[in-house]
Amino acid sequence: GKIIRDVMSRGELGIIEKGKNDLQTEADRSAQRCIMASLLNQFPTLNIIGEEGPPSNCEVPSDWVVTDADTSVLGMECPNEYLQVSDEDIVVWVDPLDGTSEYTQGLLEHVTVLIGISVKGKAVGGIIHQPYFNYKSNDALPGRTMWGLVGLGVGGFTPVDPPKNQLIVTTTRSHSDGLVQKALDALSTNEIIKVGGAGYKVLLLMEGKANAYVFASRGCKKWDTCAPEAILTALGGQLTDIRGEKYSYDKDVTFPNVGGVFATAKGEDHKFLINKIPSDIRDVLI
Ligand SMILES: Nc1ncnc2c1ncn2[C@@H]1O[C@H](COP(=O)(O)O)[C@@H](OP(=O)(O)O)[C@H]1O
Ligand SMILES: [Mg+2]
Ligand SMILES: [Mg+2]
Ligand SMILES: [Mg+2]
Repeated sequence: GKIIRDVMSRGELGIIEKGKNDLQTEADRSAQRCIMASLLNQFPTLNIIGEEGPPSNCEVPSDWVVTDADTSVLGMECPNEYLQVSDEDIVVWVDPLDGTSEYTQGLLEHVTVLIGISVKGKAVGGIIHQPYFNYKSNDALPGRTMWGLVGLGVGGFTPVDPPKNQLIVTTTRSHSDGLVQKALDALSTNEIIKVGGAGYKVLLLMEGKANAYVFASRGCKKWDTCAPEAILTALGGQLTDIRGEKYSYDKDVTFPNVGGVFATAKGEDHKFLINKIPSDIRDVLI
């Protein structure tokens, strides 16, 4: 988070266009090198897949290598289902900066860092760091880190139930198209909140701001959804494609979430909401 704030305050973003409407900045590159180097330093054989490519250059300044750990989390009891997990069963999905488009436009609250952990293809552990949380207030350090482990719970924030008797849906603000809009129209929403980043949208679901996150597009990748899915699931919500099928996060999967993203907050009827999406929309995203 500090690396991301430092790149912004230096003002040289070093923007590279990876594809249509798909930017990478020095903050994306540096944050990924920091995370990869730190994880590989402690776990040299770990399977890690990062948005900005394989860990080719892990030469990083020594103060970028994180070696400390959150002792309050480590002090908790590991759920039984993870006691026998072997290294080969684990894949870590890294999105060093989610919401790059919003970052370059100064919508800094939308930016998150996502580290997702899958075990045998299931998204079970997630960390969402929000580097600019509270950055406008003078009396607090900016940034917060939230985590979730399915079977254990969540931490780093106070969950709030979603709005009652309304349908507030969050979706993309920078990657919309006709199909994305058609799916939203089919839901007859009370309100649509357009914000950047898969991480930030799932935070809206967990902090009582929205009931569902709907994105009828192939644009999101496994690193966008692994960490958010895990935290949301640990809290009792769900994240699937727009047909209700779960994604696999094992190391051989293809990166794009070709079936779109459909996530609901704790207590929502996921299947009921999915069934409002007409089959002609669902059939495009296969
Ligand atoms: N059409 C598209 N092309 C490239 N990336 C897309 C995309 N649609 C969504 N994404 C990626 O999915 C994430 C969430 O998108 P959105 O903010 O539009 O909801 C972003 O991650 P990154 O910012 O990490 O690249 C974004 O780049
Ligand atoms: Mg990107
Ligand atoms: Mg992303
Ligand atoms: Mg990213």
